[in-house]
Amino acid sequence: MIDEIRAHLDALAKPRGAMGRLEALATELVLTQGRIDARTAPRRIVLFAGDHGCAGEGVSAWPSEVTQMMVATILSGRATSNALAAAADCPLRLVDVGMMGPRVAGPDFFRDARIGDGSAPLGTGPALSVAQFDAAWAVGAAEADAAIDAGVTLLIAGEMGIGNTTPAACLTALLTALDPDAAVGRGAGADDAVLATKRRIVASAVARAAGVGDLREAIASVAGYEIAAMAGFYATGARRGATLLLDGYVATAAALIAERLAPGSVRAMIAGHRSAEPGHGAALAALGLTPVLDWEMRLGEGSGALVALPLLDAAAALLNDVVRLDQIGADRAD
Ligand SMILES: Cc1cc2ncn([C@H]3O[C@H](COP(=O)(O)O)[C@@H](O)[C@H]3O)c2cc1C
Ligand SMILES: O=C(O)c1cccnc1
Repeated sequence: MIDEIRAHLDALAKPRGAMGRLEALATELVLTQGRIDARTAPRRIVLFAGDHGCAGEGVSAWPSEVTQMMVATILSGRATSNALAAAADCPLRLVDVGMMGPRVAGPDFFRDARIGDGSAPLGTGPALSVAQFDAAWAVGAAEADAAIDAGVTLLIAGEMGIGNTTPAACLTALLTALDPDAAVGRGAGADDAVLATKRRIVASAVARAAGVGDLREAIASVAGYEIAAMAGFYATGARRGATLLLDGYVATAAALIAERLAPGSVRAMIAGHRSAEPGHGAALAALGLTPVLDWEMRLGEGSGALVALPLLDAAAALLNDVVRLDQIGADRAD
C-alpha cells in the first residue's frame, strides 16, 4: 500500500514531497483506513468520565469532586473540550462510566452508563475487578459501534477523572519496559509532596499487578472505569476500520491496553500529540507511534487530539481534492 500512496501523492500537481510532513501524515491516515481516499469526516469525540479511589490517597492536587464540576461544565458547553470540539467541527458526547457523586441527568449528548461510584483505591488493592473492567470495556465498545453505525470514520476518545494520571502511569509501567518512577508526572499540577506519594503508590501497585498471573486481571487492578471504556472503544473502532486519533498520556494508556488485549488495534491509531507528562513519549514509542504535535499540552479531555485534528483534515484534503499534474498538462520536471 505504501507504494500506491507514494505514487498518488507524487502524481499531484506539486513537486514531489513538497508538502513535507503533511505527506507523511496523509500516508498514516491512508494506512489507518486502508483506502487512498481516506476521510476525516464524519467524526466524533466521546469523553468518558470516571473517578479514582486513589485520588483519596493523595496522588492528585485536586479532589474527586472536581470531576463532577468539570462534567457539569462540559454539559454546559463551556469546557476546553467543548470549545476545541466546536472549533474543529467535531460533535461531542459525554459518558459517565464510573463517576462518584449523584447521578447526572444531561442533554442528549450525555449518557449515564455508570458501573460503579469510582474505582477502589489502587494503593491498597485492585482498582477494578475483571467483571468491572469488562463492563466498562463494553460501554466503550458500544460507543464505537454506535458512532460507526452512524457513519463516523474518525474517532477521538477523551477522559475526565481526577486521579487518572496515576492509573495511566501504572499501566504504562506495567505494559511497557518503563521504570515506574519515570512513568509518574505531575498530572494536573501535583506539588513535590503529592508527587512523592504518587511515586510510592505507583511503584507498589505496579509491583503487585506484575505478580498477577492473568493479564486482564493485572490490567484491571491498576485501571479505571473511563480508561477501560476507552480501551474497548479503541479496540472496536480499530476492528471496524475507523481512524483513531489519540489524545495524551491517559488515552495512550488505554491504547496500550487495547493493543495488548486486541492485537493489531495500533494499525488504526494516529497519535495527536505528545503530552508534557514525562512517560508519554515512552508509551507512544512502545506503540510505534510518532505524535503529530509536541506542544507541551497536559490537559486530557481529548484536547490534544482536537488541536491536531485540523492537520488531519489538511492531509485528507491533500489526498482527495488536489488535481494531478498530468491533468493540467504539465510534464514532471523533478
Ligand atoms: C479543572 C480540571 C479540568 C481538567 N480536565 C482534564 N483534566 C485532567 O486532569 C485529571 C488528571 O490529573 P491528576 O491525575 O493529577 O488528577 C483528569 O481529570 C484529566 O482529565 C482536568 C483537571 C482539572 C483539575
Ligand atoms: O496527557 C494527559 O492525558 C493528561 C495530562 C495531565 C492531566 N491529565 C491528562
